[in-house]
Amino acid sequence: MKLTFVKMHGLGNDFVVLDGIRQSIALTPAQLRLLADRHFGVGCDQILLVEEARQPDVDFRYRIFNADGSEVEQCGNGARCFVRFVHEQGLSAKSEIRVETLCGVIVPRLEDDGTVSVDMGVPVLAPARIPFLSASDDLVQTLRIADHEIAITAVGMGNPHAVQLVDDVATAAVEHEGPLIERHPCFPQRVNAGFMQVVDRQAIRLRVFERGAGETLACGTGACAAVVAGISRGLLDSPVRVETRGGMLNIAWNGLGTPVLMTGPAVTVFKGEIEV
Ligand SMILES: N[C@@H](CCC[C@H](N)C(=O)O)C(=O)O
Repeated sequence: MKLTFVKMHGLGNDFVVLDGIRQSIALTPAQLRLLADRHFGVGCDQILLVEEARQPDVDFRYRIFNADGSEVEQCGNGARCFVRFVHEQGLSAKSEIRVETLCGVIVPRLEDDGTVSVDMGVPVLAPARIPFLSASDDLVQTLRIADHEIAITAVGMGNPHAVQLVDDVATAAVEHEGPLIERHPCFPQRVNAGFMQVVDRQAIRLRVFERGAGETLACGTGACAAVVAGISRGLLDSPVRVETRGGMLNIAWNGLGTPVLMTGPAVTVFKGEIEV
């Protein structure tokens, strides 16, 4: 199957974006892995597939696949790239777009300064809904990984996150602990592992070992989850500047029961064709 694609990124979290409206696309996990492969394919952290809406009150459906071929519920950096993609491809001229994802409707908005803001929905802290297998609702919980214990806050942003505090993201054990947290038995759908350094009450540094993709240069839902964890634990005040290895995101959250607002860039890199 020959596919046209656009390569995009949000703070270095990179995507192969496919127009599933003007092309008929049905990809197997093996074809998705080939697209994501940095040696044999295009190379990306996630593949984004834009499709016709299935509900009357939304503009598009947007599907997200990790580099390992698994389909996932949500992607923050991808949501910003999605809205730029539909504009640049002439699929919509609206600046605010309602888009259906696996975990519900989100609303990305192209701002006048070229950034994109996204209402990422209301975060979830109840363990069962993340899902996180735990007998208690405590905000800070202990996980045993290999030979030691870590303290995490589990947050659902449509997708699951486990956020831990570290003294310094530069020396955090991301490569070692990331895969162990990702596949910890307490997270039956696996989990994205966040490592958060608090700089001050409105600034953090963050690295995320993503489920199905490994460490990425930035993770939008990871940034939202870290800010939700930090504010809930009384460590941060909204809005929070999140410094990732790929650049800065701005995250605002007014507390329990309210949606998280994420603002950041979305960049088109190149367009191409590939046979998969
Ligand atoms: N990079 C994304 C998150 C992509 C999905 C994630 N790896 C998962 O499996 O949940 C973001 O910017 O949010």
